[in-house]
Amino acid sequence: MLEARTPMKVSEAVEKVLQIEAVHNKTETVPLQEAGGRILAEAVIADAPVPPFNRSPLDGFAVRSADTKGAGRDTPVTLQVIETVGAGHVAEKVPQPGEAIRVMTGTIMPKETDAIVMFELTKEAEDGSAITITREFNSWDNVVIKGEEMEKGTVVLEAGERLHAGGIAALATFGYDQVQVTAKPVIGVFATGTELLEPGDPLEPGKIRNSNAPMVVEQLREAGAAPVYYGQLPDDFDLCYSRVQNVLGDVDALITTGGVSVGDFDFLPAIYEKLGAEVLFNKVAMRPGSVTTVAQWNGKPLFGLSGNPSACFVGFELFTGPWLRHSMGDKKPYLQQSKALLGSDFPKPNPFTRFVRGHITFQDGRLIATPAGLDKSQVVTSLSRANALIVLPGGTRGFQTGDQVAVLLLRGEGEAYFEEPVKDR
Ligand SMILES: Nc1nc2c(c(=O)[nH]1)N[C@H]1C(S)=C(S)[C@@H](COP(=O)(O)OP(=O)(O)OC[C@H]3O[C@@H](n4cnc5c(N)ncnc54)[C@H](O)[C@@H]3O)O[C@H]1N2
Ligand code: MOO
Ligand SMILES: [Mg+2]
Repeated sequence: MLEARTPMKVSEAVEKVLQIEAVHNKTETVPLQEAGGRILAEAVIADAPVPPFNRSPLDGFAVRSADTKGAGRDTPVTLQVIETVGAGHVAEKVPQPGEAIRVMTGTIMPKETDAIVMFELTKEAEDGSAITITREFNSWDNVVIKGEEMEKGTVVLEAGERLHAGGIAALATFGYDQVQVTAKPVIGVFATGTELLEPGDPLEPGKIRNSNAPMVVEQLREAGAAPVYYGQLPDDFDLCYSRVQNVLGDVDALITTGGVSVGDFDFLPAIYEKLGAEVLFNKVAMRPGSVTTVAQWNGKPLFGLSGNPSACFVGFELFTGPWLRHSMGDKKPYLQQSKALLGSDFPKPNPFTRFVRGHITFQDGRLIATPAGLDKSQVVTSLSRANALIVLPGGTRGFQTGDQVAVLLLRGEGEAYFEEPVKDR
């Protein structure tokens, strides 16, 4: 008689997985241009004020504001232009009263000048030797002040933040051509199942193509890990056991897909037992992925994801992804959550919490979450357009269009150009 498995609540299961401490905790230094997507292992500190000097935000003339006092339409002030300076150069001359320097956007303010007059507000002599100005300027008008954006010593980004293009720009600004990031955990992947063909193989009776391994490898990449795909294994206990045992020393965690349920050829439970791994849970109160099993061996998590593609995907997103990000020191290991309105009926009753592969759109300022297709554990194609998991509580009879639901966001692209804001007052 089969031993009954006790389902664990999803939240409890996630908590248990995150208690497995990172086994490596390594950091590495990478060139700035390879740091995108990585997690900072050090805080980024401003090594200088930004901007590092007072500068012009316009193409114009650097003037002594006192010279413009009394300037008006009927009382124009004339200034002699004594030099032209482009960004990157420092003026050689120092304007005396009645003198100005022609500067381009980004140029360091010449000595003794304290205001910029844009070209469009001046009238130039034919030969460029003088300008007239017909309004007054105050001290520091149109000047970008040294340190106005950030003072030296300010923490720009903290350890644990993921680097995106904007963070790369900040690193470059503060002279980080190399950056300390947390190492990518090395995660081994096996797909199990005698029925599996590789994607390039023609179909044969009783066989299907292995979609889980390429999917999981991509999920690992997207989460920032270093996947190592070890290939597919037939449902053969001795072979599976020895292959799994062989690679455990080389990885920070191992993912297997398939073979975790109660079938005659589902060998993962027996493999965990023979390895002496501690099983944290082997049944979760969720659909799909109720059979998701996580064990721990020498401090390394062994993720026994379901063979059913949708269950495999969801198991990864709920357990493996957060553990990975957490173990890389990411301060935000979980999927972004929101509330949305259901875009179509979902009549299926739910014994367990259900994670429906869905598609998120914005309509009239509201987030609409629509199931992406056939919602069965065996289904693979509905994953291809899913950008969210719609979370439906268990113990319910089904849901209707317009019901408010929780969603976990998988990605953030939109399908329409943003709406130009309309002035309403
Ligand atoms: N008597 C019971 N049977 C089943 C139960 C149960 O509680 N009692 N649970 C069902 C649920 S729920 C799920 S989910 C599956 C989980 O099965 P396994 O994780 O053991 O996975 P397999 O049996 O190896 O395969 C299941 C299914 O997925 C296909 N598969 C496997 N690997 C891949 C792959 N790499 N790419 C694409 N598809 C794959 C496989 O051919 C099977 O069709 O168990 C239920 N049974
Ligand atoms: O674990 Mo199964 O995916 O619940 O369908
Ligand atoms: Mg099975």
